[in-house]
Amino acid sequence: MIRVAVLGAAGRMGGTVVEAVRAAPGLELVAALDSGDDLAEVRGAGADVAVDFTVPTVTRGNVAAMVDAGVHCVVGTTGWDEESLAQVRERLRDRPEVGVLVAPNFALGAVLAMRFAEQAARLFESVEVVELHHPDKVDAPSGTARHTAERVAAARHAAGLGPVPDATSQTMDGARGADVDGVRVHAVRLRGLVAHEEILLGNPGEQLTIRHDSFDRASFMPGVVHAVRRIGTRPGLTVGLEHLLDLG
Ligand SMILES: NC(=O)C1=CN([C@@H]2O[C@H](COP(=O)(O)OP(=O)(O)OC[C@H]3O[C@@H](n4cnc5c(N)ncnc54)[C@H](O)[C@@H]3O)[C@@H](O)[C@H]2O)C=CC1
Ligand SMILES: O=C(O)C1=N[C@H](C(=O)O)C[C@H](O)C1
Repeated sequence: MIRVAVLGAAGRMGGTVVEAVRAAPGLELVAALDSGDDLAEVRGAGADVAVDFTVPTVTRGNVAAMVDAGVHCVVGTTGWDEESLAQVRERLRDRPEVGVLVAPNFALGAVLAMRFAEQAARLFESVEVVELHHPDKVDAPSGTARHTAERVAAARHAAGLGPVPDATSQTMDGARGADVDGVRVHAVRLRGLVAHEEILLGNPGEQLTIRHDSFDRASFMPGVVHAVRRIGTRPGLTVGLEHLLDLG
């Protein structure tokens, strides 16, 4: 039995994870924490794995505390960058047995969409990313869109491609969206949406659109449960659910 603690348990995702863990064979929910709760309860409850769906401003501290306590982490909260990931790697040096997964998106289709975009990127002159979410989301661009743009940019660089063509001068700040490693990322916030992403790739006479839709937070749960089951056998820091999916 894998004993699971959920951090952010009163939130949209945390509450969904609590129900998913309760329903998952071989998993036992031993702690459900939210703002103001003592992280020591995680270790006190004997948790093997902590699942963090909190907020960008606290997730780093949560992961640090879990690593120090020898608790594996499955982290969905966004706001991670190379510096904060490097801090986790450094902290894990004293806890080499602990596994930490930071995944911008646990929806299997989203993971595939990012992989497809990375594969297609070197074959197109232009690429831009549009992410679309519910208006209660606290951050923009989404972690998924940022991760997608970073991987697309890396693939373009590896293929020797130069900057995407763009002769536009912005007459208003933000008109061309955020610039993530030379890839433009646009964020839409709309009541009625959950989580959606489009990657637009363009060449003369054609456009390829790769789109993923999460219509319900249930879409993230198979990936979260899979990661909880696997993280105990994957010490160190892993970034991206794809590394636990044997995609080849
Ligand atoms: N990786 C993925 O597949 C997904 C990631 N996310 C990300 O997960 C995060 C949470 O998203 P939502 O659940 O929609 O947000 P939310 O705002 O509904 O939930 C966040 C919860 O964290 C709690 N919290 C704040 N500080 C805390 C602390 N110090 N300790 C414990 N709990 C604390 C809040 O009280 C709240 O209940 C966001 O960063 C979002 O971008 C969301 C969906 C999927
Ligand atoms: O806040 C959300 O809802 C989501 N956040 C994650 C992100 O920022 O990429 C994952 C998904 O898009 C839903």
